[in-house]
Amino acid sequence: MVGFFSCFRRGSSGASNPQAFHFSPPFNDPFALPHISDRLIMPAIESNYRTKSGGNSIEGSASPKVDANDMRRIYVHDDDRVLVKIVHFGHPSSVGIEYDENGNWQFRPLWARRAGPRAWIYFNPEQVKAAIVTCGGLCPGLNDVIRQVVFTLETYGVNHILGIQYGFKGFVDKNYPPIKLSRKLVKTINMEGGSFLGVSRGCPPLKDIVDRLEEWNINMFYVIGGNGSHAGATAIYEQCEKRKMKMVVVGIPKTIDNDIEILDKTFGFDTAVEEAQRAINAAYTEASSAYNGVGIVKLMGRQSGYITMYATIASGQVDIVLIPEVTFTMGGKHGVLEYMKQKIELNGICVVVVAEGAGQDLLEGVGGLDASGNPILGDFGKWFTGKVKEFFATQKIPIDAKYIDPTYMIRARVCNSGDHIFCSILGQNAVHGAFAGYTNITIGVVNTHYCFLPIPIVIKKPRMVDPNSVMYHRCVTSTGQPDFNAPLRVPQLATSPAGKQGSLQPHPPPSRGSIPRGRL
Ligand SMILES: Nc1ncnc2c1ncn2[C@@H]1O[C@H](COP(=O)(O)OP(=O)(O)O)[C@@H](O)[C@H]1O
Ligand SMILES: O=P(O)(O)OC[C@H]1O[C@](O)(COP(=O)(O)O)[C@@H](O)[C@@H]1O
Ligand SMILES: [Mg+2]
Repeated sequence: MVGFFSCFRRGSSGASNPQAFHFSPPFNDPFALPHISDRLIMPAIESNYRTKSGGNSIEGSASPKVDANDMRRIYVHDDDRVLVKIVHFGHPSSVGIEYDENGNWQFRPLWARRAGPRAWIYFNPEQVKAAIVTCGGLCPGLNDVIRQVVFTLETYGVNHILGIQYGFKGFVDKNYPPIKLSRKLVKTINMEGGSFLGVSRGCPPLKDIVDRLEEWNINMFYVIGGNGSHAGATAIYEQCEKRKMKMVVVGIPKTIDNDIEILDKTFGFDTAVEEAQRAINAAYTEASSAYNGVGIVKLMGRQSGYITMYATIASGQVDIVLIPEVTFTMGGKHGVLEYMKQKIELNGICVVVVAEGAGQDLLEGVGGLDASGNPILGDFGKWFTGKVKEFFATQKIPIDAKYIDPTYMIRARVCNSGDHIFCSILGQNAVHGAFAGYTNITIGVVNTHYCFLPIPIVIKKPRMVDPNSVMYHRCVTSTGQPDFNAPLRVPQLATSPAGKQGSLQPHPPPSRGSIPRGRL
């Protein structure tokens, strides 16, 4: 704990004043955030962000002044930090522990900046012109985020808010001009799935987007999207910096695949898992009522098998799960098909869940890229179903196979209550981050705390399921499936120099003395 407190120093005004403690940023802080005042002279002004506890009860009326002592209950100090890695010690022989090339696990504290409203802001709300865009594929909760961004902007006193239609295309398509957004207009959009603004893939020239932002005098730009949209947001930020535009860019990560690094989870994921689990249970019901029933469900996950893994555990009725991160063989004694045969012979039923990106090495991909630059995958679900039917036919075992692809039903759903709340918090914090003057940032939950994070760090690479992780082990424990005779695609942990602490030796049995008495 000494190390923890040594990160803080006391200011000159004494220990009794909480404002007197300041965070000393670690050297080379990887989570440092660009700020609009880094390059422009932008004086901070006292925030007018108030909740209604101060007595303002009429929508649209001016916010009342609150007692300065109340401020601590509303604002988050800019020095607040959230610890990114919270396991205090991890033995290198433990599952899922990352360690250095010498096999040593080192505690390197990494801090992310805590999100929330600041007492000092860098934009006069009356001069704010905000724009919001949603890009990429659909995800439950998009409307909730749009709605809360609008609500929060209005709470600050902003009344110039534009909704860009159909993703980045809306900057150039004259048939779809921006929509003026207000609390009144978006009040009920959380009751519906999809995006009120529309989405698209593909991108007009960056210069055209930045030209429009400049022409429309936008100074806060909110991008709700996944890895691609965030890459776009960063590119736009860089162009705006070059033009010395007084504009902040704030992302809100939308990826149903939950494939963004560092974040605990992205919005819509829980809803997707819940709905995906329903599809699996339907496949189980069909298969269990059929003679030699085989249920096959394909779920989303271009590169990451998170939805598939979590929905499999949630359902509990899955015999085989196949995800992009783990290779497998179909044929042969230890292959998937032989295992399915055993299941059918033994139980008369087999339920298989596959992620969209699984087994791409086994089939001829369609090849090429979509409008956004994402690889176009071969349809593994259909290919797999065909192979299963073919195999059982050659074995002369009659089966009744049902194939379910619930992708678009899941994506179009209204989100569940947990995601409604999650989206509200993300939307509100996006606006707080923008008013605080941060730019090229995104909002996410890290170890249960909401944080402002630099976009380039979170989109460096997509997060994938680690086959060596505790969660994947839980998943295959739940299905009971064997290793289908294939090497893991994600490299195994390197063996450290023999004898060093951290070598991958099996855990020694705990000595009796180390087991706390009274707990056995
Ligand atoms: N590297 C990039 N630079 C600029 N824009 C990008 C980049 N990658 C994707 N985009 C744009 O971001 C938008 C959304 O990307 P896409 O991959 O479809 O969805 P998502 O944001 O959900 O990953 C598209 O308009 C796409 O053209
Ligand atoms: O059919 P579409 O619109 O191309 O979307 C398919 C993709 O959308 C997703 O559900 C989510 O993708 P994005 O987060 O990139 O929008 C992927 O799992 C899937 O590959
Ligand atoms: Mg993408």
